[in-house]
Amino acid sequence: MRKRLRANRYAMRKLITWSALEAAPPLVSGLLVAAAIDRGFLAGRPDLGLVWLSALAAVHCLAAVATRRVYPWLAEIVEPLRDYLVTALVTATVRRAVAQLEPLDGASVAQATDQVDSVRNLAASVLRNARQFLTALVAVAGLALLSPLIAAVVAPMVALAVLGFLRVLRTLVARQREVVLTGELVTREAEPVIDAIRDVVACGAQGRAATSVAAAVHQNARAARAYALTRVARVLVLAVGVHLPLLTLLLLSPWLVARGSATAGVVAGAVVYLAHQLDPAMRFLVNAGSTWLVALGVALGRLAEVTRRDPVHPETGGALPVLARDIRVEGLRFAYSPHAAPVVDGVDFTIAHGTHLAVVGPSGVGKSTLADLITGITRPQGGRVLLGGVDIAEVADVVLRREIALIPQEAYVFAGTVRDNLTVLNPDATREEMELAAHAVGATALIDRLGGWDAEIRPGADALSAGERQLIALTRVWLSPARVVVLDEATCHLDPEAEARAEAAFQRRGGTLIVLAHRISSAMRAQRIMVMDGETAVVGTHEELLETSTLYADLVGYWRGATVPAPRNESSTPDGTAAGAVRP
Ligand SMILES: Nc1ncnc2c1ncn2[C@@H]1O[C@H](COP(=O)(O)OP(=O)(O)OP(=O)(O)O)[C@@H](O)[C@H]1O
Repeated sequence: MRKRLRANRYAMRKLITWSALEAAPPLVSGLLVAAAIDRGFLAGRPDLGLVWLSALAAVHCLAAVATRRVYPWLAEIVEPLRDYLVTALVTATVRRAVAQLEPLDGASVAQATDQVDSVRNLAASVLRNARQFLTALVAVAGLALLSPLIAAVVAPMVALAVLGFLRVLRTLVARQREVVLTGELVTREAEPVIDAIRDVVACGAQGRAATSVAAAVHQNARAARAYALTRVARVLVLAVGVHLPLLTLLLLSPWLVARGSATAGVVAGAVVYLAHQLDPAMRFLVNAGSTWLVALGVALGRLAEVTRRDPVHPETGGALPVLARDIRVEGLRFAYSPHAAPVVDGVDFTIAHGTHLAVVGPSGVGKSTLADLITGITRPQGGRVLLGGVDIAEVADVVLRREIALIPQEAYVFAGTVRDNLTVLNPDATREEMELAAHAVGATALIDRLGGWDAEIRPGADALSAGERQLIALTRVWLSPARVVVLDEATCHLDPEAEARAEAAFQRRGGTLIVLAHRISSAMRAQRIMVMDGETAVVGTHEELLETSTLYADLVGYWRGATVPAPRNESSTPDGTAAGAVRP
């Protein structure tokens, strides 16, 4: 802002000049009143008294002319400032969206441009009333010209009040900032809950959602209370800077007049300076000034933060690469508690974009945990997961959810129509796309049985079987824009034939497919297989792993005990096994 004001130096100079002229009456008002009383009315020359008062009126007229000239220059300064801030804000937001680090959020941009308008109005108010600062100084200077003795008594009190005000101002800024930040926190916590209210109710997570929003609301309330308490300190500033000097003057005036240190006119002039000049100036400073200055400081600070954030990612030079979204896992480490043994400890591997990978390993070895880490649902305590070269910890959640979809073992559906359930990850999906998705994963018969796209799904576990819920979830994700799909035993309630059809559908769909396999047929359909043994993760083809991994050979032996494996990529061949987790 300072740079913008400096760029408009000519308008600033004009504004200062006219504001200074506007502030002229305070300097002479007390002197003119004192002269009118002492040299006019009390000296038996009322005509002269009226001349002095006419001079005072003329000075005020001059100030009025100056006031009229102030406004055009004010507009000359604040309107370009507003344009500059809006441009900077929208540019930064669009660049971040183009870089895909954040979604293009129209509501946030609108909210931020509202803030810009507040900044424009606040800046105009502060600049417009900056003369009040001058008025306070000029009133004390005028008082010094009128009576150095009274000025010497009053000035320390005013100085003390101003210093106290500046001290309070700093605390006010900090506390107001806290109010703004906690207000934003409330929006951040409440927005996703409101957006996903149907899911929240479906999962019975109302209590948890309410707790997280309530915590933010309480934080905001605490910050607002602290801010209000600090504002009370302003009363003290006014008492010391305005009321105490006036009271002191009134108490001292009989003594000053009696010993000849001041005349009645001088006392009246001093009252004019204190009551009519200093009082409104200090009130402005302390009341409006503190509110405007604090709000301006905080709003500008926030806008600077919003526009300063660098939208260019250092590793990608801008956007996430659109095609090469390899997943790279580096030194990943995760434990469920600080004292528990890590479930994933220093794992490294790369999954090339477009790979169909099966993950196998004994039950409890950490397959689901790894899936949660890869999808960013769980944050690691060490190492990182890169998607297309970008650490997913740096990618906005909403972008990550669009890029990566995970279907857990216990798929969920929510109360609403079939269409609502299928299009939640792709609200723009057409009827044809839904039909394609349902046909691909084998959900057409289920949807027909339910009554079509507009059929209502009742809430409650009895509405659909676990396998049917999985079919709905599979169709939903097939229809989504996600380029990485993770199936965490997401087909375990389907019969082998249906499972094969669903997996084949995801293979044909393109992108990266990671299947946490619970049947050998699942593993054998994949291009690559990762075997987790609790310490390492070995990746290879079925044939390679049979030769190099004892654990994999054991697992295959266990599976083969009850199954005839399906040949790779022949998705329609059933394997005849019962559903269940991988067991050693
Ligand atoms: N929320 C949790 N809190 C504490 N420990 C957990 C939690 N979730 C999983 N674990 C533990 O972490 C380990 C790995 O669990 P995980 O579910 O990732 O294994 P898995 O290989 O997917 O098992 P399965 O094949 O049986 O699903 C297990 O010992 C499990 O008990």
